[in-house]
Amino acid sequence: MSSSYASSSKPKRRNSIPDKFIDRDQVEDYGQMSKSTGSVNTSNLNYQEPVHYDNKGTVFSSSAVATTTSSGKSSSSGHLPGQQDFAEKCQAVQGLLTGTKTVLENLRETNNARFVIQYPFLYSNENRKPERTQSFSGKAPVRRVHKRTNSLTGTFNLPQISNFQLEIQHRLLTPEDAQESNSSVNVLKLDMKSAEMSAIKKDSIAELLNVQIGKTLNHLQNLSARIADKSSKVLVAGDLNAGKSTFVNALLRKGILPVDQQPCTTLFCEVLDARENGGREAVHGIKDIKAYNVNDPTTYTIIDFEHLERVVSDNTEGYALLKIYCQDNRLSHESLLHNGVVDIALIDCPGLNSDSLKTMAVFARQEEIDVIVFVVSAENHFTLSANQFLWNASNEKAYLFIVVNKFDEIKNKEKCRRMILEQIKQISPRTFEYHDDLVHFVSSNAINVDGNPPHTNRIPEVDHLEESLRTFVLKKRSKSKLAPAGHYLHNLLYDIGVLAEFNRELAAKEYEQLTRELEEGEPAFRKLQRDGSRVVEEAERLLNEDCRYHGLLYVWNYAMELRDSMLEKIQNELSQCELSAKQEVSTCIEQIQAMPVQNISIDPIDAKLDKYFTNRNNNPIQIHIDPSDFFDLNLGLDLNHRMNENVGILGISGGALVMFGGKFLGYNVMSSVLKISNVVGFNNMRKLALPLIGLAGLGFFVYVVSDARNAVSRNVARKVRSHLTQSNYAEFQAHRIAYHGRKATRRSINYLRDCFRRAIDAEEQKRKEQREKAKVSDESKFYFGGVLSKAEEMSKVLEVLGIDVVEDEILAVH
Ligand SMILES: Nc1nc2c(ncn2[C@@H]2O[C@H](COP(=O)(O)OP(=O)(O)OP(=O)(O)O)[C@@H](O)[C@H]2O)c(=O)[nH]1
Repeated sequence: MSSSYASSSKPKRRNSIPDKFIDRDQVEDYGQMSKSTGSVNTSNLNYQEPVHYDNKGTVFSSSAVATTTSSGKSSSSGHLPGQQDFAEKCQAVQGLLTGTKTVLENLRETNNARFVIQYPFLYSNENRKPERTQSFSGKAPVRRVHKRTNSLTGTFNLPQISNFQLEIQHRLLTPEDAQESNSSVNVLKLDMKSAEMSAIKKDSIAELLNVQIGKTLNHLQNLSARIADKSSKVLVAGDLNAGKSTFVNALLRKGILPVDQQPCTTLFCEVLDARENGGREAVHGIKDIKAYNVNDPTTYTIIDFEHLERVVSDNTEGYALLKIYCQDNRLSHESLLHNGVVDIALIDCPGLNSDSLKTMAVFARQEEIDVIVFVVSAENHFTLSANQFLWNASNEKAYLFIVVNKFDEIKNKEKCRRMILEQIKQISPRTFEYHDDLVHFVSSNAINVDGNPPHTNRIPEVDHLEESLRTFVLKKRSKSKLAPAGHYLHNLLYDIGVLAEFNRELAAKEYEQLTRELEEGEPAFRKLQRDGSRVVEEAERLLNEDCRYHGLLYVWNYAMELRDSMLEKIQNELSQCELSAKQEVSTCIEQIQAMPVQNISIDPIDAKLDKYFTNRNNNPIQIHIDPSDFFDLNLGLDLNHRMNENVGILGISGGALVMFGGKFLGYNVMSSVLKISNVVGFNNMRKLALPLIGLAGLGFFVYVVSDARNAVSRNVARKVRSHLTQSNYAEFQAHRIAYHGRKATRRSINYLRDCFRRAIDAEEQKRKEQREKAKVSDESKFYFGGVLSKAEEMSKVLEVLGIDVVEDEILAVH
């Protein structure tokens, strides 16, 4: 498997911007416009508009980018010298930081609520153990390195993953592999160690990404705060008595710091604009530098200006630092302390000696020290301490600003210049390379510190020094404040681009797959719906037409002998009827369950017919034998009565016929009733009439005694018949059996209907989820496309700003 992602290069610096990223005409345009306008329209770099989902794929307002590239012309290379340029870049970078934050926050939200963002780990899809793609095979893991080039027009290459072939479920590496190999993402790189190696699932990745985004947002906040901080510190260091304090006074055009022929500065003196102290000039003696707060008088001691010289030279109070707030009424283009862009603080250091060397080195390394100005006496050149300090400092700061002071004392100035430059070349080659701007030969005490010198008295060397120093501070500040943000943004935007591109591809694939599945599943779903209706209808038909059971009450021709045997026979007949009905119902249910149904599984259920057909007769017959049952004196009157009873039974059974209706019960119940009528009525009547006629002549007594057995039989039979008639026994039992038969069958049909309903509901739910997922995938596809565009555009702006350039480039331009 190959991947264009794998074959694409990691971000290159300033040498090859993919065309899809940068409109080269526009980049050129920036340059042309910068020459004409000389300014960056930072109002057009507003990236604070929220990112929104939009079904149509309009993911975020592109006005920022559009206006930036069309009307908001920036400086072409970002190398406009001066304060304006720096201020504009600060604003622009702040805009980019804010825009990137918005994108990240939105990504996190998307990750949580919409589309689980995945990481572009690369590996083979074919083997269980992930392997490198061809492009990576046999090579060490590719790490992104900030490769610097001379070109200012390049940006990074986003990997092209349009041909990505990985399946979603196979796209994650094990944490180990991911650690060592190809995660393309650096700033947003996940801490894979914290994830359970075997359980690295999509959700785990998503959680890790959230954590990483949180960290990144914090860092963006810090970078933003750092850029917002307008202060910058210039450390003025040098040998004892080299003229550092004189030089600082000269820059301020004020004789604030004490100057002496003897070494006099014993502590660090930081000179700041009085505006930082509410516009009041003051000296604050500080013992605990970290605790110092200009608004909290308990953190410092106010020192009178008249005592400043004593404190600076003696420092008996043991101050670590003096903060000297100084009013500078000059215009911003003349003043260093307040120059309109950066509030520069000048820190006058004690002269170097072996004791102070370490302290000085620590101080110089501080992050807020943007520039080191090293004052060296032209008379003494560089001492051993100076050499050592500069050596360390040049490692730290790369470039140094060197003031060769007391040049007025030198007779052979050229020779001195040559010798000192030679020394500088040894100590800091890069400073030497730009010595025109970084090394200045002046006489600080020639500058009038009692007020602004008249224009006629201006000293060209000092003017040049001040201009160079201001520019150097601003450039260095650009480097120290903006470059970290530039670096970070550059990498971060690359990462966002990678994630967006990768996930856009995934979303597109998921959308395609889900849409295809939905389309493919449509016919089967329709068939399932049709089957459901058809099978239930068929089952209903079976219930109504084919489920039958036989008649009732075959018992009367046996019930004539004795009550118990009659009742037993009746019960047996009833049981037979139930059994027969049960078998019919069972057959019917089997037919229902055996109906051919595709695509759904219907587990046969226990019809529980015993429950419906066994011992359900809760209306037992109870006949009591009385002494009068042995006598039957109404023989002659009995015939009509019996016939009436039979008719009554028929009528009752007719009620049952109407009640159950149709073919289902009508015939069988009626035939049962007729049988009952025949047995109990006409047959028994004939059977009993013959003995009665034969015995008539023997006399009433003989008749009564001899007829007792038959009378018992007749009376018991009459009682049984009467009971059955009065209790609607036949109708009740017919109704009961029919009711339970239908109930058992209905239960099977309901089960069948439930099976279909569940299957259809499940399928419907599945398809609904698929549709929703497809919708999210479709939106995500556009969303990530939008994120990618935005990352690209912001990278382009970042590139055009040119803040992420090395000092070589800064100084070369200058
Ligand atoms: N001729 C001449 N003398 C200078 C120049 N700059 C300073 N001085 C003198 O050099 C002496 C020392 O000057 P400072 O400014 O106190 O020197 P420093 O480096 O601050 O001294 P410490 O802080 O004590 O190390 C003073 O007498 C100044 O007048 C200059 O350009 N030319």
